[in-house]
Amino acid sequence: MMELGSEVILIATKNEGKVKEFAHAFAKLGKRVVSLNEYPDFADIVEDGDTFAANARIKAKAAGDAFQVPVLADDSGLSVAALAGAPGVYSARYSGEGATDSSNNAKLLAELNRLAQQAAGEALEDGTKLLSHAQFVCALALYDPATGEFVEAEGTVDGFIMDKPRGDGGFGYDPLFWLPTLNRGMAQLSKEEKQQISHRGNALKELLPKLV
Ligand SMILES: O=c1nc[nH]c2c1ncn2[C@H]1C[C@H](O)[C@@H](COP(=O)(O)OP(=O)(O)OP(=O)(O)O)O1
Ligand SMILES: [Mg+2]
Repeated sequence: MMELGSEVILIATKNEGKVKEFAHAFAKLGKRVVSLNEYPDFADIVEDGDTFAANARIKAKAAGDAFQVPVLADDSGLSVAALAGAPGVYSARYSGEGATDSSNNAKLLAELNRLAQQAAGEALEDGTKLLSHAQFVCALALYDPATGEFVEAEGTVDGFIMDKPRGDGGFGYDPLFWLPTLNRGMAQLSKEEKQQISHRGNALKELLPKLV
């Protein structure tokens, strides 16, 4: 058990999409989140772990040791079946140096199209094709520099990659991610709906009961 006494929780991320989702989740617990974007002088953390969990621990420890407060970190990504699990832990830098959400999405479609998966793809009602099964994964690590202790959790959500984007919510690969059980794309969900079913929401559901 780890205590989250403070009303402010530091999240070791520079991703504003994640910040918005954590702000929404923690507001329900009466807590405000602060991210590394509020500390521009804090150097970028090298994410060289082999797993999502390892990278989440690296980010939480780097910020926790520097700021001497408990820190939450999120390492997440997309694992595409037809690409043997890629981009996985490389999701953020999938399209190389200076990668953006849109260059990563373009690369994802190019890779899948290159595999000519669309020939076998199932079509949605408007002709949108489902190119591959995929899974979002989110590893969370909360680190307390006072004790050196980590509390960890992981969540996933299954879906399919569409050949065209749908919706303008969320961030990252959300516009290409189809949820067959909801019959909607991830970017078509509200923040609350995404939290109910997402990899990050599922990881938080596992993490929060471990805290006092
Ligand atoms: O809910 C999501 N919806 C869509 N895409 C997502 C999601 N969750 C992660 N992703 C993608 C974005 C990025 O390409 C990579 C995360 O990489 P990851 O290193 O964990 O985050 P990041 O570099 O954007 O920010 P930071 O390391 O500062 O937390 O997976
Ligand atoms: Mg990152």
